[in-house]
Amino acid sequence: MADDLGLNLSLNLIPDDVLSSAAGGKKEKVFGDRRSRVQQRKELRRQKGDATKSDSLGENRSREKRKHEDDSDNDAESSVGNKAARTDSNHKTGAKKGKGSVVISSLFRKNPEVPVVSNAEVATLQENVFSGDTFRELPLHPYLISNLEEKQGFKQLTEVQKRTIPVLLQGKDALVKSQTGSGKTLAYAVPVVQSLQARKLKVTRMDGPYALVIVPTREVRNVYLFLLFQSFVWIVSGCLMGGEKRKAEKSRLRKGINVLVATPGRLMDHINTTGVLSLARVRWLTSDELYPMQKDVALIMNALKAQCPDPPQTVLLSATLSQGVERLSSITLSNPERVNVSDHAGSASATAGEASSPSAPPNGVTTSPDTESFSLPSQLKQHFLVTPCKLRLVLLAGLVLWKCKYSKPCSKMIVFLSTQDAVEFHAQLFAQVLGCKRTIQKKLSDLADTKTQGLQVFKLHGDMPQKDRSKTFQDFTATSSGVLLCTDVAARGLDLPHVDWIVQYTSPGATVDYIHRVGRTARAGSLGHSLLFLMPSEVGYVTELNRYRISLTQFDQSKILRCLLQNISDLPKPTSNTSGVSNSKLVCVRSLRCRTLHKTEFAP
Ligand SMILES: Nc1ncnc2c1ncn2[C@@H]1O[C@H](COP(=O)(O)OP(=O)(O)OP(=O)(O)O)[C@@H](O)[C@H]1O
Repeated sequence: MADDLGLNLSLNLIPDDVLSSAAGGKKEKVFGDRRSRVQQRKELRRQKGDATKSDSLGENRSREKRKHEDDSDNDAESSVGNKAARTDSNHKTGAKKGKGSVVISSLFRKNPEVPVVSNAEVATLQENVFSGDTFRELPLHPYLISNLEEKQGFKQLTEVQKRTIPVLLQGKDALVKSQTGSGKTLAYAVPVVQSLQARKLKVTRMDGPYALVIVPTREVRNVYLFLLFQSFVWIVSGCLMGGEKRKAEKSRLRKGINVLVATPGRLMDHINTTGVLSLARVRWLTSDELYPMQKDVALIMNALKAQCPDPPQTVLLSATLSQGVERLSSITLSNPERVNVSDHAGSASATAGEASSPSAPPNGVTTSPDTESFSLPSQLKQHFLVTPCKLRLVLLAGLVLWKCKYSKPCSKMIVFLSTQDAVEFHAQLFAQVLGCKRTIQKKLSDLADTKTQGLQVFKLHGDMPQKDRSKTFQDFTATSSGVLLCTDVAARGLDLPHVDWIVQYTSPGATVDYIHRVGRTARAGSLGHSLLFLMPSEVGYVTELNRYRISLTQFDQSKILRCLLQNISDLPKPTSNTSGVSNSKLVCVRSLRCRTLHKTEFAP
């Protein structure tokens, strides 16, 4: 909706060929045409007997009118080939040519005022990622330790691993809260592997599942998790995911899987209908980031209760243990140990953007005692950008080009959009207009050839066939630069390596969603940036985030435009081969070009 509006408003942008002719020697011809048209109109009016009235209006009126017609004509000329532009009521205020041929596109004029957002102090919650201890300090099998240290390169335990692994090795239930990317997966996987390999009666695959790991989305099957489970070859791990072929899954279940990683829906499907899954031996149940699916978890718990003689050891993990998760824990956990890494860490003051709304506290932001506070990685630099609706698409396209194409080295970026349709639209637009067209379908091996030529565009949403989802996941994992456009399907639990930027083009619903989205970067101590797009009417969201001790700084949009100016010769041309892209979609690239070609109030 917002994008459509932006596109409609910008339809009167000036195509390049017209711009160049306007700046060159065709001015006279344009002026000549205008004069003859004015004459024709006068003639017409005279014929209608209107001449007396027209004369009586005096010289001033006609001068004013001529000026008005000048503008209209120039606009009309500017919008050649763009019929919609002529009918747009905005066309009169569209492109103005004044001193020194400075043109300001209507896209950048008549915008609502962007509210001033001043800085405030926020005491952010801080967690240490690494503990300084090594895996050797834990009572683990030497082969497991060497696998972790040598094969996977994990030299130190993270804080959450240091606190959680001993608790789980004692057989207790646990409720674990630790920031995104802090290594929670290993915190539950290591005790499971250690306990399974230590069983007196050696595990065989025909025993069926001993451990159930429930994950929110299909892509959350960390490669390193499976490598870990494969440390001991007789322990068989496998997954059940929506979108996969049931028949193949049934045959794998029949052969036997000891550690089963599954999405809740598909797991329930096998429990209820296929009849090949026995839960009688399940000893461990882990639920990672499953608060949104708490109903499914409760159903799985009931199924387990019905089949298991003893309740399994259960652990719930999340970066955002909110009151909802606490409620879930009360029905699923028995006398759980609480592991909250931020309890042991301090808080740090940070400068945050405070919206100048009447409700905002005048000095700093107060966090009410009831408010849950969340910790985010300290290496994550969080920004927000307040921009009028019609500039959003241009700025997003500019940012993507800047970070993923023109920067050295190029970045890896994830852009969160609100709907599957929005993902499809932007993926098609960016791939065809800004990037190398074949990127989405291209084989990964071929991408290296096109790396310097265009932007790599990937897409991920819940309505894609499983084959395409897996391919996107693999390709985006392997690539060193590019942009992934996605819905919230990629917001929780996904571990995509080396992501530099998280862009939230549509603001998330709840604060926890914000936390999980930005948590796809700055993982395991690495650096990362996030940018939240806000419309002027949405700046209050910054204050809301401050209440949860989340600190953001305002992003200067002129940085994006400065980068585009530097790369003006490389910007795609609207006249280039754009088959398959509708005219309205081309507006994006035209906007970029116009915006950058013509010095405006934002230009450096
Ligand atoms: N001890 C360690 N040393 C170094 N890196 C580690 C260690 N443990 C885990 N990692 C790395 O940290 C990254 C994040 O781990 P993981 O996905 O388990 O985090 P998480 O806390 O579950 O995140 P989220 O809350 O987003 O699900 C992974 O890429 C993993 O390889």
